[in-house]
Amino acid sequence: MNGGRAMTNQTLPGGMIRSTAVTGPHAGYMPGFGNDFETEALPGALPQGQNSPQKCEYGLYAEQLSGTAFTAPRGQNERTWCYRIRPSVKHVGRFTKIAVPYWKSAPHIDPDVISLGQYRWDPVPVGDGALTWITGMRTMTTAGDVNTQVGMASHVYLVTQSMEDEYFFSADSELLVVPQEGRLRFCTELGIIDLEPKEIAIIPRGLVYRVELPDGPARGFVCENYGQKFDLPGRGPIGANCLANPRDFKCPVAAFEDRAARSRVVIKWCGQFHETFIDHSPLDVVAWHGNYCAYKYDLRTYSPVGAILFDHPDPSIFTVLTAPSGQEGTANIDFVLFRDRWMVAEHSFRPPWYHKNIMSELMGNIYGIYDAKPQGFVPGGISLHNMMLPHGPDRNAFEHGSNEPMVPHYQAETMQFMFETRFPQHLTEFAAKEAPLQDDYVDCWDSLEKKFDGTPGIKA
Ligand SMILES: O=C(O)Cc1cc(O)ccc1O
Ligand SMILES: [Fe+2]
Repeated sequence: MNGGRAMTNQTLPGGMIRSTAVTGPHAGYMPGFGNDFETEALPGALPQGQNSPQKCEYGLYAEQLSGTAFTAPRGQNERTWCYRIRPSVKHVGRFTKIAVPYWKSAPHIDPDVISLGQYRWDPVPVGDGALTWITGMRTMTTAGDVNTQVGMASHVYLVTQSMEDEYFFSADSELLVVPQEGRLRFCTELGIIDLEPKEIAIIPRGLVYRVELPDGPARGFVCENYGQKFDLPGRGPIGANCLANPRDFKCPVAAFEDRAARSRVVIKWCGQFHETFIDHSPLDVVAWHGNYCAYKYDLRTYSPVGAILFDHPDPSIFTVLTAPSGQEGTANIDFVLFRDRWMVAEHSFRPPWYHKNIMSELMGNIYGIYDAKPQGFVPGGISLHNMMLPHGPDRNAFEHGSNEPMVPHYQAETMQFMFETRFPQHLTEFAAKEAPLQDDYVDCWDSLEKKFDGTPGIKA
């Protein structure tokens, strides 16, 4: 298949070929965030000292994948050089529009749906129908506009089937993938990412991949970012360490397929889906170098910084990744993590406070109990507190937070996240009518009583 050269390489379960040099505790990945990586699956496949040799080793084609404008400032400029069996023009043909009815893009405002409100859903069941990464994507909310490259969509994915001789890329968006149940394998042009709950992956705009299920069905959440790429937040006075540390981000080493098979490539472009057929696998990048790549991150390596004396800081202190919007300090999307941690604040109400926020907050529960909502927000569940809509602890959480002893408490076995965007989020018809919406969610604040009686003093 590879002129005998693959003999020195590993052939992986999905059929991809990787260098045997890939060993050790983090086999298959290179550490760092936004590094200028280089990797080759065959020795000498990567040109040294230049990007476009007159002829590439092994008869490979050189091709650049640009994730930012050519002229983006140096600190933001991202591109990767790929050395591949065929150029990408051979991985597409004529396009035919197809229907992927549950995957929606902004602007998508359904006149029959009210998005104004506080909403919560039980986990969307995976079911036993045949669903792939493409057909199993269920859009919950959309925000902004995919055509002007602002905003986002939130989805739940339900996957029961591996993609076989089928590939996908989104020209519209970068995908942030948050597994909640089951493992996923992303076989991408740049290598393989194995992903499980408590990890996240970022799949950049334009990268071709196939999603496989290594064991059983899988469910999780996706934030589809139409805007500027996710980046690490500035730490300000926190300094050079903590929160998400760059070395804990892992980017895959090169792996490729040289496989002849009738294959379907599905492309998401300006909110619409198209298919094209080719006669080989497009995952044929033998070597690459650059800083535009897919990566994963283990949420258990996130080092939270918080209140060590009193009060409850803004949740931005827990930002893992932020996608800027162009307006300073106002994210297109913040990805925020509420993980297990010590609660030590003295003479303070420790759970989240009551609040109204110009940003809109979509939360998902990966596992465990969320302190503001001890009941009802279950693992796999979702809540939405839209732009300027009041929310906060339910009655039980309020009473607990108001009366708990002010001793150090370890909030154990818990992990939730938030996709927080500057744009209002609009519910899809699926979210409003098909998904298991909790009609009684807003009642969770009903029993909060009036304690004020006009007389001074602390009330029970
Ligand atoms: O609404 C929520 O539960 C998310 C949240 C958590 C927090 O600690 C402070 C503010 C906030 O919006
Ligand atoms: Fe909130």
